[in-house]
Amino acid sequence: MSSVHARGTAPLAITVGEPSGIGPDLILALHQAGDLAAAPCVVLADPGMLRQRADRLGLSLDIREVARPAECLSVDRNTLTILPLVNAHRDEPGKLDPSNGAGTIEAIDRAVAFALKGEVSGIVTAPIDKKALYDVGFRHPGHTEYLADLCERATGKPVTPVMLLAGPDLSCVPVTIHVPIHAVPGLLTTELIVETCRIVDRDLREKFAVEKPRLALAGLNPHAGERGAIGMEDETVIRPAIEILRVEGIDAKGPFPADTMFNPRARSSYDVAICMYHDQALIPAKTLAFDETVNITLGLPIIRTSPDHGTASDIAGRGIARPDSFRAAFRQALDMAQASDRRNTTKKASASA
Ligand SMILES: NC(=O)C1=CN([C@@H]2O[C@H](COP(=O)(O)OP(=O)(O)OC[C@H]3O[C@@H](n4cnc5c(N)ncnc54)[C@H](O)[C@@H]3O)[C@@H](O)[C@H]2O)C=CC1
Ligand SMILES: NCC(=O)COP(=O)(O)O
Repeated sequence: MSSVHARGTAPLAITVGEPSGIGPDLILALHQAGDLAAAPCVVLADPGMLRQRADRLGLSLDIREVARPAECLSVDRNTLTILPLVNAHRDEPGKLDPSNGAGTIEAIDRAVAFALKGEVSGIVTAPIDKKALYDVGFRHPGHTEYLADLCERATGKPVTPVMLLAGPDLSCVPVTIHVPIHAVPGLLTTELIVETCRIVDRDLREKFAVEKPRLALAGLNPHAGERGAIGMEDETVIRPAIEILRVEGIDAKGPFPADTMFNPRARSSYDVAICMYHDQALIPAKTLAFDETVNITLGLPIIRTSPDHGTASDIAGRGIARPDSFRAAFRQALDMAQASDRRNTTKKASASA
């Protein structure tokens, strides 16, 4: 095998995330294990911070700094390619520091700009600490919504981001995402459910080659409202959405009582569970496969994946964070990038035929 990567698919970008969390540990773990040698990739991070974290973890580290992602194609595949941030990061595991915020956001901004220009084929994001960023003026609930905003501003086209948690035995989508539970009923509209399901249906067909995606929609209330006796949203908001989707030819069913739709028999009847709020989706996803589930943002003009877990700052810098979900996120982004390349090649071939 050549020591450098073959030219072909553009490199993947990896953003460092919250530096006091396990993001740096996971990047180093994947590098050490040889996972990052599988494909060209560039890490947007402060190289000084990563060196200090490697020292702390007792890892030896061979780094090459580059100014553009494409330069990683001439770097030995066993060397970690870093695109240095302008804003420095401190290496203080477990300790939030407001001065780190600018670098964390810079990594995301630059990765998205590279992706929109085609300089990287996709983005794998290490987790951010949302509250730490809110405290330094970040106005977006999380990555998902911020990435949509960046893409919308750059392209001038509206973007509805959809969070898909994809695991080996369950894929699910929360329709409302990072909002307080008391706000969910007010935010849950027939239009939002329909738009979310249209994006899931389209992206599953186009990006994951699922011929006719089967969507199962959860109810909002206990027992899906017990025919209106325990809450009305299931009948007045969710059922009308299902009717619209079915008229459009989308295989949408429900609303199902959420307490019984995640058992193995029920799961075999659908491809994606459409859930009404964050924990309705993420509790079953993380309970069934915390180490394998990947967070994929659908509806964006770029590829973005992330592990299912957060910053885990309680274990940062100790060498005990499990890299499995981050590894799965990296492989997922690579699969998606390669599939996208194949689709583009086929399109070009049929256009010139
Ligand atoms: N994609 C992203 O940027 C995400 C960011 N977060 C953020 O992370 C922060 C912390 O969130 P929490 O709810 O505490 O969830 P968390 O996932 O960071 O931690 C929950 C528990 O799981 C453990 N854990 C998490 N990942 C692990 C791993 N790879 N190996 C071993 N143990 C692991 C932690 O040590 C902790 O005990 C919050 O600020 C949240 O907003 C949470 C989820 C995703
Ligand atoms: N709990 C999932 C999560 O917080 C992921 O958020 P995002 O930062 O990827 O939008």
